[in-house]
Formats: sequence, C-alpha cells, structure tokens
Amino acid sequence: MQHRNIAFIGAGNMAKAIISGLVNNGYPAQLITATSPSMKQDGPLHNQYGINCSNDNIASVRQADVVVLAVKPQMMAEVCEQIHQQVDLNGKLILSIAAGISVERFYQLLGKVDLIRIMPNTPSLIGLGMSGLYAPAQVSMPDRQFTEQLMQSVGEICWVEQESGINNIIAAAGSAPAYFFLFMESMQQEAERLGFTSEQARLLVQQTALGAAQMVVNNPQLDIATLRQQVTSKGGTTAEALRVFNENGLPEIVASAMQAASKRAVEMEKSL
Ligand SMILES: NC(=O)C1=CN([C@@H]2O[C@H](COP(=O)(O)OP(=O)(O)OC[C@H]3O[C@@H](n4cnc5c(N)ncnc54)[C@H](O)[C@@H]3O)[C@@H](O)[C@H]2O)C=CC1
Ligand SMILES: O=C(O)[C@@H]1CCC=N1
Repeated sequence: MQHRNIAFIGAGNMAKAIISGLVNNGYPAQLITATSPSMKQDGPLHNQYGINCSNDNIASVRQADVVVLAVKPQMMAEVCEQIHQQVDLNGKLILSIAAGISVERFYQLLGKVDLIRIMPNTPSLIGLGMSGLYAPAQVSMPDRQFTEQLMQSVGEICWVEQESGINNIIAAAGSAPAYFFLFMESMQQEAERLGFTSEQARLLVQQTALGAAQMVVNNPQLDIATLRQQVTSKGGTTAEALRVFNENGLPEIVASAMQAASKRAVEMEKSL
C-alpha cells in the first residue's frame, strides 16, 4: 500500500488498536506519530511499536499528510478548534474515527477539509478489525483508496453510501465486540457456578466462541442459521437452551440493543 505520514491525535484504546495493527502489518513506524497530553517521546507506545510520540498536537498535525482524529467525541470540538486556529489543513487528509460527530460538524470546526469518517472496532489490534467508511462526494479517489487500504491492513472494510450508515456500522460492528464480550462473560460466570475453575471456564468459552466464529467464516455458503441447526438435535440439550433464549426474547433484545447504540450516535450528533 501507499505510505503517508500519519498523525493520530489521541492515543487511547482505539488509536492503539489501529497503530498496533498497522505496525504489525508492516506500515513503517517512523511514518506514524501519536499524541496525547501526557505523552512522553520515549513512552510505552514508542518502545512497543517504534512510532513517534508527542504531546504537541499542533506540531504533529503540521508534519502529517494524514491526521486521524482519535479523541473522545466530547473532546473533539476543543481539539479541532485549536488545530483549525493554528494549522493550514489544505492538502491534508483528515480521518475521524469518532462516534457521533458528523461531517457537517467537522466542517464547522475545521473548515471545508478533505475528510473521511471511519468507524473501526478494537479487534483491529489483532488484524481482525471491521471498519465502516464514509466519504463525502468531493473526496478524491486517491484519498478514498489510501483510507480503504489503511483500514484493510487491520481488518475488513465496508463503505456506506449515506453518512447515517456510519451509525448503523456502530450498532453492528463498532460497539459490537462488547456485546460478544458480555455474552462470553455471562457464560464464563455460569461455567464457574457449574464447578469449573475460572481458567477452565474461560478456556471453554473462548475456544467455543472462536470455533463458532471460525465456522461462520469458513462456510460462507451456509447461513448462520444452518450452522445453528447442525448443533441442535431434536429433543436434545441445545434445543432446550435455545428455547430459553427465544422465550426470553434474545433476538428482540439484540435488535433493541443495536437500535439503542445507533440512536445514541444520532443524539450525540445533535449535542456535540
Ligand atoms: N473504543 C472503541 O471500541 C471505539 C472507539 N471509537 C472512537 O474512537 C475515539 C477514541 O475512543 P477511545 O480510544 O475508546 O478513547 P480513549 O479515552 O481510550 O482515548 C482517547 C485519547 O485521547 C487523548 N486525549 C485527550 N485529550 C486530548 C487532547 N487534547 N489532545 C490529544 N489527545 C487527547 C487521551 O489521552 C486518550 O489517549 C472516540 O471518538 C470513539 O468514539 C470508534 C470505534 C470503536
Ligand atoms: O462506545 C462508544 O461510544 C465507542 C464507539 C463505538 C465503540 N465505542
């Protein structure tokens, strides 16, 4: 892929996940800078990944071709206004990974910049990310291709045509690792109650989750429902477990939870 000088503004969970995925996939570490207020030049991110670390957003944005805005949505206005006042962003590509900040809001904060919204998720850390991408019509093809390749280097990507699609990506992928973690936590707790040690319970759950996910990946010709049916013997144990899930409305709970995530992103867009 093409290599450009990238500055991550904000170096928290999500930025670290992308940086780790990029460096492990061979992106030149010397072309990556990460900033946060307490960042030391020779801090852990430098030692672990060999990237440049700084507490100076302005200097980092000035020397970058690509700026990844990776602070919390609530911090975004302050961070962008400071950048806008001090740096000419003309010719730079701005990538936002924030939930709940619209392109229109970024234009208010930064002027009419070249901007693409990315909605990644934390499995980018291990190269298994799932990112949604949205670019306004005027963004150039080379900028689209660069962003696509950047995120493909840490996982799979899905373009959305409408900006509102980013909020649905949040519901289906950005927030979704946490849904699976909650499900696995609940299973681990019950496995412990059934008498397994914490380590055994974790192994049982993680290996089963991994195996189930891998079966879905390896069998694109099979509906997920078919894989479920293959486990479910008539009158057997799985059928009983699934009956309890269904009687307690698991599909409806999942649907409401996803709608709540998307709705929250819409609310944030109105307030931030
Ligand atoms: N955590 C996740 O799974 C996902 C997060 N996102 C988005 O990523 C963004 C970051 O989220 P997290 O990494 O979870 O948050 P975080 O709280 O872990 O990271 C935020 C980082 O910003 C830094 N920061 C605070 N003020 C700053 C400033 N003035 N200048 C530079 N850096 C500053 C903090 O020190 C911290 O390193 C958010 O906008 C969120 O919506 C998107 C998809 C998934
Ligand atoms: O919880 C959040 O708001 C962020 C966006 C998607 C995942 N984490």
